[in-house]
Amino acid sequence: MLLNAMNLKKSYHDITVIDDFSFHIDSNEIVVLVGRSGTGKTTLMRLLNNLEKTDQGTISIEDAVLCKQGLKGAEYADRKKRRLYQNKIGMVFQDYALFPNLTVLDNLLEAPLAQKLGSRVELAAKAAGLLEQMGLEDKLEAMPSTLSGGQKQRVAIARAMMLNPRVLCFDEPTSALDRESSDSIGKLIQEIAAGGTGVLIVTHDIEFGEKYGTRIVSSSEFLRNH
Ligand SMILES: Nc1ncnc2c1ncn2[C@@H]1O[C@H](COP(=O)(O)OP(=O)(O)OP(=O)(O)O)[C@@H](O)[C@H]1O
Repeated sequence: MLLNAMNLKKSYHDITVIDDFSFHIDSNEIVVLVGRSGTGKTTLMRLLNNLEKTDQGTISIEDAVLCKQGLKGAEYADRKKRRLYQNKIGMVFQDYALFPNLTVLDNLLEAPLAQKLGSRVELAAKAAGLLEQMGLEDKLEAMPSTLSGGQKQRVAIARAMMLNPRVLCFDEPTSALDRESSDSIGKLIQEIAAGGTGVLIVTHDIEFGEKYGTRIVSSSEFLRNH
C-alpha cells in the first residue's frame, strides 16, 4: 500500500463532512473520487495534501507519516517529518496555478530549486525530458498566458512530476478541456500510473472516470455510519 488514510474525521463548525472514513491508494492505481457537489471530495484531497488538517485519524505514504491518531484526535508530525510526507505527494490544481510571470521552464524549476533537489543544469535537463514526453518541447520559453488549456494542464502535471511524487492528485483535471484534450490527459495519467505512481482524481466527468480510473470511490462513503 502506498497511501493509507485511516479513520478520518473532518468537521467545519458543526457540519461533519467526513466521519470515520478509511481509504488507500496502491502503486499503479488510478482512484477516481466521485459524488454530489458539497459532499467533501475536495476536502479529502486537501487533507491528504496537508492543505488542511484532519480532526481525527492517521495519514501516511509508505514510511512517511503526516499525522496519527492520538488520545485527543490527530497528532501531526514535526516539520521535518511533515516535509518527508509532503515530498511524496503532489497536486495538480483545477485552475493549474501556474506562475504567470515565469516561463514554462521556470515554472518547472521553481520548487525543485527551492528544495535543492539538484543543480539548475540537472533540473533543466529533467524538465526538458518531461516536457518532451508531454509534447511541449517547443514551449520551454513560452509564458503560460500563451498556452491552451490542455497545454497548461500538461505543464502543471510536468511541474508536479519534477518532485517525483509517489502519489499525484488531480482536482477536476478535465473541467476546462474538450473531449480530445481530456483523452490525451487521460492517457498521460495512465502513463504516470504505469510508472508506479498512485493517482487520485476528483471529477464530475463520469465518462472520463470510468474510462481511465482503475477504481471508483464515492463520497457517499464519507458519512456511511450516519
Ligand atoms: N474552509 C471551509 N469552511 C467551512 N466550510 C467548508 C470549508 N471548505 C468546505 N466546506 C464545506 O464542506 C462541505 C464539503 O465541501 P467540498 O468542497 O469538500 O465538497 P466537494 O464534494 O468537493 O464539492 P464540489 O463537487 O462542489 O467541488 C461543503 O458543505 C462546504 O461548504
